Order: sequence, then C-alpha cells, then structure tokens
Amino acid sequence: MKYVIGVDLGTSAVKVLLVNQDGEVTKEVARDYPLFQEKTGYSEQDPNDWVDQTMKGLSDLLHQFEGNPDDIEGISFSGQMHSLVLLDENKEVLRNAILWNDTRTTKECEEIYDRVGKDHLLDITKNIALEGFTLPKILWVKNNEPEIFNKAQTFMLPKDYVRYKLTGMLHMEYSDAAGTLLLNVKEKEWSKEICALLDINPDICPPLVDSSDEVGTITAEVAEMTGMNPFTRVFAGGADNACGAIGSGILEEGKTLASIGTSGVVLSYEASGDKDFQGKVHYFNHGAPDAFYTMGVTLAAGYSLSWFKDVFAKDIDFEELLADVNTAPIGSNGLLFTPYIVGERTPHVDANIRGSFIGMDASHEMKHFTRAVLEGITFSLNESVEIFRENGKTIDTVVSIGGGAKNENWLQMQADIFNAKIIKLSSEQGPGMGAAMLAAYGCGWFGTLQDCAQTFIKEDEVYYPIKDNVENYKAIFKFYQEVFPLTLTLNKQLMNYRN
Ligand SMILES: Nc1ncnc2c1ncn2[C@@H]1O[C@H](COP(=O)(O)OP(=O)(O)O)[C@@H](O)[C@H]1O
Ligand SMILES: O=C(CO)[C@@H](O)[C@H](O)COP(=O)(O)O
Repeated sequence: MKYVIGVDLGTSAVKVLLVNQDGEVTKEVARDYPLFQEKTGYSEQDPNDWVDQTMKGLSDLLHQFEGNPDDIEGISFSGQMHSLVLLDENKEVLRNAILWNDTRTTKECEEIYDRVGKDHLLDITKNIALEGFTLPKILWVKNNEPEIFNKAQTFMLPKDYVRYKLTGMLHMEYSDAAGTLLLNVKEKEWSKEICALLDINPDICPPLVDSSDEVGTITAEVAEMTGMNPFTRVFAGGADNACGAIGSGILEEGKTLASIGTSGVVLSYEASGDKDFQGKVHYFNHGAPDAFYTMGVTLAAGYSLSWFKDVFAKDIDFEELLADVNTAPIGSNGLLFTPYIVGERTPHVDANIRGSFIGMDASHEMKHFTRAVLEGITFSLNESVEIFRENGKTIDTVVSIGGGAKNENWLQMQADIFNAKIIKLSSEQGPGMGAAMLAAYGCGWFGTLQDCAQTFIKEDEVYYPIKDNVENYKAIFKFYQEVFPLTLTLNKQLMNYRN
C-alpha cells in the first residue's frame, strides 16, 4: 500500500495526516503552538514554532507508522492564510509572523485605498483592503519598523515558509498568493502596478507555482530528523480554505462548505474569475486547476469557543463543556452572543467592534452561555450564507468541517440555522485531507482531483433541518443582526479603554 502525507498548518495547531491509496486516514498527529497577543488587535506566532512542531509531528507520525517509509510517496501542505513572514537575505525570519486575525492595520488599508483606489484594487485583486490580508501587514512593517522592512528580501505565507524549510526551495502558490492583495487573481501574476503605487520592491514577491506542482524533495537533514525517505516528493499545496474545499469535494458549481476552525468560513465554488461580488465576500484562486472560490469569514468562530473555555472553563475539555448544551433551549433562554472578540470581517468589515452577551438573566447557567456562544458563531456564519443566497446561489446542502464539526449538536444547529442539509465527512480534517489529495493527484494516483475525491471523500452523517427549529432560529437571527448596529458606537467609545 502507498501513502501520502497532508500537513495542515492551522492557527491552533499543525495536524499531520497519513492517508493511504484508498483515502483512509491511517494516522493522525496534532501539535499545537502559542499565539502571542501583546496588545488588543495584535496576533502573532513564531514561524520557527510552526517548523519545529511540523518536524516533531512528522517524526511522531513516522514512529507510529509500522510500514516502510519508502511507501510514503508524497507530501503536501495546507496553511492558515494571509499571515506575513518576512525573510532577510539569508532567508532568516526577521520578526514574528503577523497573523490573519491581527487587525492593527486599519491605517494601512486606508493608505492602500488612497494610493491604489478602491475600484482599481477590486479590479486587480478581486478583493477589498481588509486588515487581515498580507499587503496591509507589509505596509505596517514598512511604516512602523523600517529597520526590519529594509532588511526584507522576500515575504512568505505560513505553509510556504514551512515547505521552504523542508525542501530548501522557495515558492508561493496561487491560492495563498490570492490572499495577499498583491496578486492579479484573474491573470495569476503579481501586480507590479500595486507594488509600484505603494513603493514596494516587487522582488520581495516569491516565484509562483500551482497547488499540485512538484517543487522538490525533502532535504537529507529533514529525512534524517523525521525518518522520512529523502526522495519523498513535495507538492506545493494550498491555502487552508482552498484545501478545505478540495478535501470536502467543493470542486464544482453549486457546492458549499462551512468550516469552523479558529476562523469560520462559508465557501462556494466559482468556475470563473470574472464575477462581481463588489468585495462583499472574498474571491480567491482555488487549489483546483483554473478554478476560483468565494467565501465569507467570521474572524473568531472556534476561537470564540476556545476563548470562552479558556476564561470560564479552563479545566474541562470541549466534550465536557458541550455535553449539556442540548438541555438548554433554542435561543439559550433569551441569551445572545456576538462573536466579535477580535473584530469582524463578513458582513461587517470592522476591526473595532467587539463581542457581547445580551440578555443575561439570573437564571442563566453555564450551559446557556455555552449554547449562546455556539449559536452566535453559527448566526455569524449564516450572515455569509445569506449573502450567497441574495446573490442567487442555492444553498441547500453544506459540507461541514473543522474542529466545530466534531460535535453533533453543533452540526444539527448548523442545519437548523442555515436551513440546509449538513454533511459530516468521515474526517473533519478537510484542509489536511485536501493537502493529501494534492499530493495523491501530484503523484499521479488519479487523473483529476475529482477522481481523487470519488475515492478519498467519504460521507459519515447527514443532519437535516428541523422545521420548528428553523422557524425559531429565523426569528432569533433577526435579533442577533440588531446587536451589531446597536453596539457600534458603544464599542468605539470603549476602544479608549482597551490596551
Ligand atoms: N470536540 C469539539 N467540539 C466542538 N468544537 C471543538 C471541539 N474541539 C475543538 N473544537 C473547536 O475547533 C477549533 C479548532 O479547530 P481546527 O479546525 O483545529 O482549527 P485551526 O485549523 O484553526 O487550527 C477550536 O478553536 C474549538 O473551538
Ligand atoms: O483568514 C482566513 C481566511 O481568509 C482564515 O480562514 C485563515 O486562513 C485561518 O484559518 P483557520 O486557522 O481558522 O483554519
């Protein structure tokens, strides 16, 4: 039996999957790393933590593997998007990575609009300037840390940096490059024009490759450290959401994905790169050849739940925390939560808004708060579902992946709030599976990614919307939507008291 490895470099952890030719995940290892939040709005990680933990994860996997390492033919990567890694002339990391959920760059977004023009930016990149994208982060370093910026020879994204450390070969692939705001998404080339308008040397942009391109083999040193065969073929991989889409079979029009990881995403396949969503949703290159996808993003989806657990229930695990949520009624007995704890992206582009619990009552217990958090996260994702429906998309079936798909009550809640059939796959590790599929396709096991999907993707459970619940949630969703405008001014004023 032959195998491939899919590495998913998430925000909370790196997950390493060993997948056989039948698409079965035969081993799975996860290793986490810290997130640094020095100030409100800041979010950083050390790129070397990603590399160390990936190497350890691969080594753990190889130790547990009872077969012959020579049978592991290929490896590929999925990674958190947008996060900026800057390298010097010796390809050493210059500072911590500034992550996708770091929102310190509001001024830089304004600078981009001033110098490039909003419509022109949208024409070239298909996207608006959001604090989370990479270009505003590059400008932030240029404006605030010129001594570091002047030393920068190249910029990278997380999984591209890890792949570089494993192979010695430096590339970026299109699905992640699309999230930088420096790529001409339709033409698939770096925008020299945007670089010129913002006084950025275009040479910092790395060479571009396709997701399934073979970029080399692992180095002898990495082989030695992990137990892998030095001839293991390495394929570029994709942005975590592009890989999540591949790993969930979102490979043709009409298919929708909901991912609840640290962020939350509702994603839809697009065959062409010339539709106009006016920047209401993100519009990026897919990891599948010549395809695209659109998506809405909740900045703190799983992160709202893990924040809640860390602050109020540190000593129990997620299973215990969620064990009795179903004994609390729909609407959490009149308690609403908005998951804006690090600001929001879709549908409210607002780095300063913050979350709320509305309607706290003396009768509320832990289970009501926990349920309200799950409901608030899912309502936020439903705002993206609504945008897609308003733009004419039919959303009747949604594949649900990510850590949030581990809980069956939450899956039923998604069915009831989205008013759509929810499919849970046999592995909730969509991005890691997508990365493994890119390696399997790259190794020539299948003629197309679609063929690979037929073998690799297996449905586990289906959750159907329950009519009464759907009606109840429709009414509560309207109240949820009122919280943003009602708390806007208050949150602006409170900003002065955040450190
Ligand atoms: N058993 C569980 N039930 C429900 N949600 C969970 C469970 N375990 C983890 N999660 C949620 O999943 C999130 C992590 O999902 P994951 O897809 O691994 O994220 P990432 O790819 O960003 O690292 C956590 O923040 C948490 O909210
Ligand atoms: O910023 C985005 C997408 O635009 C996020 O979806 C990141 O890609 C991080 O993903 P997770 O760690 O939540 O998987």
